[in-house]
Amino acid sequence: MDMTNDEPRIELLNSQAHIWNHIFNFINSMSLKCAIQLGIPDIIYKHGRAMPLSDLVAALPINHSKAQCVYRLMRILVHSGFFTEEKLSENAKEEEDGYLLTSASRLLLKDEPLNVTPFLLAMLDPILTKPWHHVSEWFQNGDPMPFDTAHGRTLWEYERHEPRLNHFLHEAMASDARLVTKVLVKDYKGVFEGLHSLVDVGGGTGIVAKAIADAFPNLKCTVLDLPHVVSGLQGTDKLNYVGGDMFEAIPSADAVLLKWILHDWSDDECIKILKRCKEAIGSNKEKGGKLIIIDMKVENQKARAHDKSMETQLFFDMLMMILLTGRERTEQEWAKLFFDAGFSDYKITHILGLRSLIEVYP
Ligand SMILES: C[S@@+](CC[C@H](N)C(=O)[O-])C[C@H]1O[C@@H](n2cnc3c(N)ncnc32)[C@H](O)[C@@H]1O
Ligand SMILES: O=c1cc(-c2ccc(O)c(O)c2)oc2c(O)c(O)ccc12
Repeated sequence: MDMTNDEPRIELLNSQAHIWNHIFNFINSMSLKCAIQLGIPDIIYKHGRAMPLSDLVAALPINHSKAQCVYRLMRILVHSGFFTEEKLSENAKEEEDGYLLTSASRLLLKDEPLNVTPFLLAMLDPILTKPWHHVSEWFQNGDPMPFDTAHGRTLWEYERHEPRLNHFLHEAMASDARLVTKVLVKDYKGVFEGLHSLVDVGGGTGIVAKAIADAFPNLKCTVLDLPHVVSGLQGTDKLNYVGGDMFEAIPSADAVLLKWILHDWSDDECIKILKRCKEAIGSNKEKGGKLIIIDMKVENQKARAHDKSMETQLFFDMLMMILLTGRERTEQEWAKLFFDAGFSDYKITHILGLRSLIEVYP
């Protein structure tokens, strides 16, 4: 056989497969969304052992004419690692398999304290996926972000008039806050040791601040967020809520926490926020004053071109460009922001998988 003639054909077909996979990437997301909306992970979990297809079909809230289609939905989700199949009995004659959860689908269970389902449902809501159809148009017009091109107003304006968007974004952030807090308070206590006061800027309804306040009896926490976010929230002697604008002023404290804030904003906006943070901390380095940032640090692209976590970081970077004015930053980009805002030093710790803990000193 003439190998030299085979190569162009194989390359052609591989290229076509590569393109098809990229065309249909969204089918992975949407199949998973469907499974969650139907409650499939919870149904399998409640079953308590490998669940045969027939039992799953019977337990699902679906129209009976669709029963034949469940197998196909499950097949792609087994392929993408959300379920596994196991023989129902030791008896070799019995062919039937049952479905089991995987560690990824366990994070999608309703009763799982670290449930990430709210983040999935928010990111795959049509309000947030529509802007992706307008990216090339946005590149050619003067709109600040594709979200505006799609909806005629910014995400912030849309949120003010659409309680449903406000609600699901809030739920998405809260679910992430619970997951990160668990790691932070359990394994990285040292970050907060010696501090007497902390303000969580853009801290939402205070999930992170509450957990920190509970873990450190001598630490008083303040949550600063927009007035409509914190209005009506009841503080305690260790936790108080302040409605305000981080671009204007931040309450004074030993430490300022910025979790998933700076990646929402452009460099110019970040420098404004960082300057307000520095004012809040004061310049007394000896007091242990610092800024604590939880966000991604993107690695040098060439070194990690085929790395899965690199891909996830690039997804987030695009998301920030499409919905907001933000971006994901490399260490060099972070350092420039810190020094431009007048900070003197920083330390990056990798603690949260794709995200880092960055301590910045006045
Ligand atoms: C991506 S969420 C992050 C929430 C939280 N830090 C977390 O990680 O779970 C951004 C937060 O910033 C708040 N925010 C936006 N603009 C703000 C401003 N100008 N001043 C204070 N907070 C603001 C939003 O209301 C929202 O709660
Ligand atoms: O959809 C998102 C929306 C926001 C967001 C919404 C309202 C605000 O006032 C704000 O400041 C940020 O932030 C996100 C984020 O930070 C993520 O990591 C992922 C997704 C989102």
